[in-house]
Amino acid sequence: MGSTFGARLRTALDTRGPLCAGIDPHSSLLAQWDLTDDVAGLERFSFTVVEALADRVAALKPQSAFFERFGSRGIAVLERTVADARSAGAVVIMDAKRGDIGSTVAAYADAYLDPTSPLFSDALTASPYLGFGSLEPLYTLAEKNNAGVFVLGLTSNPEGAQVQGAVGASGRTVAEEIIAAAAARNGDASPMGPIGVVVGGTVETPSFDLSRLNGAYLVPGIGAQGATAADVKRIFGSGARNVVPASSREILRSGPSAAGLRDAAARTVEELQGILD
Ligand SMILES: O=C(O)c1cc(=O)[nH]c(=O)n1[C@@H]1O[C@H](COP(=O)(O)O)[C@@H](O)[C@H]1O
Repeated sequence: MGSTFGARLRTALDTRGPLCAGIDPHSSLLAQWDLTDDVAGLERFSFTVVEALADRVAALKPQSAFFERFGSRGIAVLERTVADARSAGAVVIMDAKRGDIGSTVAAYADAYLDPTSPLFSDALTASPYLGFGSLEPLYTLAEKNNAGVFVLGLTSNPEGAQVQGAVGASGRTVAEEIIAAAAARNGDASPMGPIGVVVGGTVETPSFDLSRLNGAYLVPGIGAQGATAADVKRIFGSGARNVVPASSREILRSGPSAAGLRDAAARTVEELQGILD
């Protein structure tokens, strides 16, 4: 894996289109797919999504919570999901939203961003709300191992603004500070640095400039949370580069047939491409 995370993600977006499909095995989706709400159902669900989509979407984002629900056997399914998705060519973004004091974050870095770990992923979502610098061990290991980190900037949920919209001593909002810190960390890496930022597709249009990140924006909320391709354009402008729109339930509801999942993903990519080109 010689190329950087930024280079791999850029190539995946260029060749496969701008979409990250989420793997969120909600119990309601297991029921809709006629699967049991247990490890066997989880396994069938996840492997079906990987089988249908990993060879065609730019990125897959397993939501760790739905695997953790089943304890160590659920984590074993997550390990195989990540490995199979990566070998089929998808960039895997582990959605575990980790965050803690730096000395503990170092252990999360080992768990997700060290290639010898069974959960090694191309990138990890992380919460910078113990301070952007508390995640330093993730940034360091990501750089060393050509992986990436997505820090939460403006999250898609309505409660997020209470923290992320707060104005600090600098006169800038917390979210703006996070994005500025990520931009500084990315420097002038080409085609983009390893630190991405999450900006939900449901958020109000930010009043500050998003274009200076030199990293990727992960944009969840497409579909089930009401965000559309038009929202991606509203937030990032047309021609936005390095934007990774993400959709989980909207696509997953089109399963369990591989054709249904593929059609839903292809439709979403088409809508997004029409707006981002
Ligand atoms: O980091 C994320 O992916 C994330 C950040 C955010 O601000 N909002 C958000 O919905 N997510 C995740 O994106 C997925 C959204 O799923 P759907 O609403 O089903 O498309 C879930 O796994 C969320 O945990």
